Amino acid sequence: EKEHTEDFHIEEAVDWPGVNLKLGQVSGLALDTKNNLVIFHRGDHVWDENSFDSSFVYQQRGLGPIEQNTILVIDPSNAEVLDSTGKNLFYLPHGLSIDKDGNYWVTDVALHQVFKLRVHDKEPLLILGRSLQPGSDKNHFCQPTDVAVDPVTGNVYVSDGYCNSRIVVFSPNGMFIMQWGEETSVGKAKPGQFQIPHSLTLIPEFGQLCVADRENGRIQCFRSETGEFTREIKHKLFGRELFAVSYTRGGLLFAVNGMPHPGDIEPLQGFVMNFSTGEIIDTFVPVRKTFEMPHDIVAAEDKTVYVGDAHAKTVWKFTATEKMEHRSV
Ligand SMILES: O=C(N[C@@H](O)C(=O)O)c1ccccc1
Repeated sequence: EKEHTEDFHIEEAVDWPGVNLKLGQVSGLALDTKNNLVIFHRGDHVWDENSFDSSFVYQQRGLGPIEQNTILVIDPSNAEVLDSTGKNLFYLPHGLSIDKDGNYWVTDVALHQVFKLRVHDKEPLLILGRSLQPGSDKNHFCQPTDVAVDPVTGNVYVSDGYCNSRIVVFSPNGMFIMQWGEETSVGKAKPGQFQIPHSLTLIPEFGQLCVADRENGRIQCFRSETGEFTREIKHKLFGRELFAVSYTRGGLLFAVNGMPHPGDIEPLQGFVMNFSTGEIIDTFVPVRKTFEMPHDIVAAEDKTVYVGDAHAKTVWKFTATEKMEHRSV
């Protein structure tokens, strides 16, 4: 008899006008409680070789904070800007996530801080880290890259950062709970070692947290309650760098890799993986424009995927096309 196997392919939604939004360097993406796309971008600021000194102190304070609204709420169907906020607050936006109550959580690598914001509130609800002061104790981060809030415990997970190699956990009101992780030693990267923990995603159904271990070109997953290492997901197809990872209810893990070095064969692309097996189900690239530095990725339950690019200053939308594959058995 005929057996129907349903599979899907992720393709760019080429009719989505969001690819023409006028943006700065796009650093973070999230979906809000109404599945609107939220973009965190750098307006007229850029992160380049002159942005920090050798002690990771931000060098461009004189520019003042970004005057444009750095947080845009976008209609998922027609890419209309439904709301915008976040001006005069940030210097170098990086990570963005939205908790189950609709609060925005962001990191700024110049300020070395994590912020909890309600849209249009003047003052942040919570700030972690000391402004412009890099460090690695309980009160300091060093270029923190991402933040996520556990929907059950309310605990706050911070991936810290370009110049630290750890995950730090805080209570809902910002009390230090624990941290784990260490620098990658020379030779093969061991479990629990990082080289730029660059993006993180919670998998509440499995009580896990997965981290894009960027320069080790891999994803590492941990038990979110204890920090115990559970698994590494690494594929040759990733190449040298894995920039971002995002889990969506239903068991799919999405990721984007980094630019191939001269002579490398693994192209820049997006990946869809089965979370349980870690296997790659599909890969995807845009039709319009090309990936330059895909920096964050976020996916909805219906397999709508967005990728934000820090160099192309663009956000692409991708959707899944179901394909019925008929096989005789
Ligand atoms: O990786 C870098 N930046 C991106 O991740 C980003 O823009 O977030 C970077 C590294 C060295 C110098 C300048 C930029």
